[in-house]
Amino acid sequence: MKSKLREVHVSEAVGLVLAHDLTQVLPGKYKGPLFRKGHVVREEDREALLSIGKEHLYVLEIAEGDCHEDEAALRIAEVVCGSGLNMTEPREGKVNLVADRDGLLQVDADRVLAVNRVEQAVLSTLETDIPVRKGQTVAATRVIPLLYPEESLMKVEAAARVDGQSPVIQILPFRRCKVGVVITGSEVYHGRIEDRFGPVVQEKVEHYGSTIMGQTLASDQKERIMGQVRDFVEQGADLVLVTGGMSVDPDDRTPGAIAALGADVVSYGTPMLPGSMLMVAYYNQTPVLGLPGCVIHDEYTSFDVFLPRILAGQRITREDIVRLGYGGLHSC
Ligand SMILES: Nc1nc2c(c(=O)[nH]1)N[C@H]1C(S)=C(S)[C@@H](COP(=O)(O)OP(=O)(O)OC[C@H]3O[C@@H](n4cnc5c(N)ncnc54)[C@H](O)[C@@H]3O)O[C@H]1N2
Ligand code: MOO
Repeated sequence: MKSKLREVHVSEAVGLVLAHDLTQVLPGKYKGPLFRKGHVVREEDREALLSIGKEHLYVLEIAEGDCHEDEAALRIAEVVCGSGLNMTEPREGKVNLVADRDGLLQVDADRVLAVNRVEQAVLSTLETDIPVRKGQTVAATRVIPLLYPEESLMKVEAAARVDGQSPVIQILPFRRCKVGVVITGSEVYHGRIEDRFGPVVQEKVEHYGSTIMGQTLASDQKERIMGQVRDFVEQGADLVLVTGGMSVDPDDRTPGAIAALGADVVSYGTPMLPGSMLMVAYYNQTPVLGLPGCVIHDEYTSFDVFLPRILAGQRITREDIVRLGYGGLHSC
């Protein structure tokens, strides 16, 4: 049997599926669907249908092997949905995935591509590794036709569900980290200018629910910078930020100091502007970031890319740095 539209009298419609939205207009009060496409007609719906002038209805007879658009959207949502997300009810054939916590969005881009390669399937997402807020819609699913072949849905499910891999979309919660801050620069140390870095990084760190455990001044002395980073790590810091002194002048000691600690330097430099002079390193497994001067000047730098990722527990790799270049020109 093929799926088809059939006209029936309301008295015979119980248990059948509405083929489209049925609109009610109450002047001055309401205009919108009284029953939605896909609604399964119940005995108690009869009076309401007659009250909007519907003695006959179009119902959909769905053949085996076809799937209504609402069900198809739900099945796609179910197969991609991981932790930290809720699914909405289908509306006009679309299901939204909504964050149920603040956190870092994780989307497997390759599997999003694979799902969308299946004919007339739609999986639309935000980009991976960005911070999202509770209540934010991060993805949506639908199919294009009203009736979607079961066979295509199975292809979607096979593309999305890969053994041993986490769900296509999930949200990693932010950890509550203790962050140590080492402020370099002789001009700040000697009180020639007021420190502007401390308040900027504090606001960013607290925005994600972490706290500043302490802040020290190191001037431009390599040994002092090294000692203060080491102290924070010994006191249990989850992250140490070293500000300024990241460029090419003789007084720029930060990269040399972090390297001299014996830290594993993932990268000195990133292909993102602003924030090209950032350093990412790990000292005894604790992330240590060297922050260039632009962090106090520009709203969004490479620091803003990596801070939420580190606070969500990701370890930053050389490949993560390299990937920043494509689409990474924000200002120059
Ligand atoms: N010849 C080159 N010049 C620059 C390069 C380069 O590659 N070659 N890179 C540029 C980029 S990109 C950036 S970003 C900055 C990086 O500067 P630094 O991280 O070395 O910053 P500083 O020299 O320490 O300071 C720059 C500026 O900011 C003021 N500053 C620093 N810390 C504080 C603080 N805690 N509170 C208030 N103000 C602070 C400092 O006094 C300087 O005015 O280099 C470019 N140049
Ligand atoms: O480290 Mo700089 O940010 O590219 O201005």
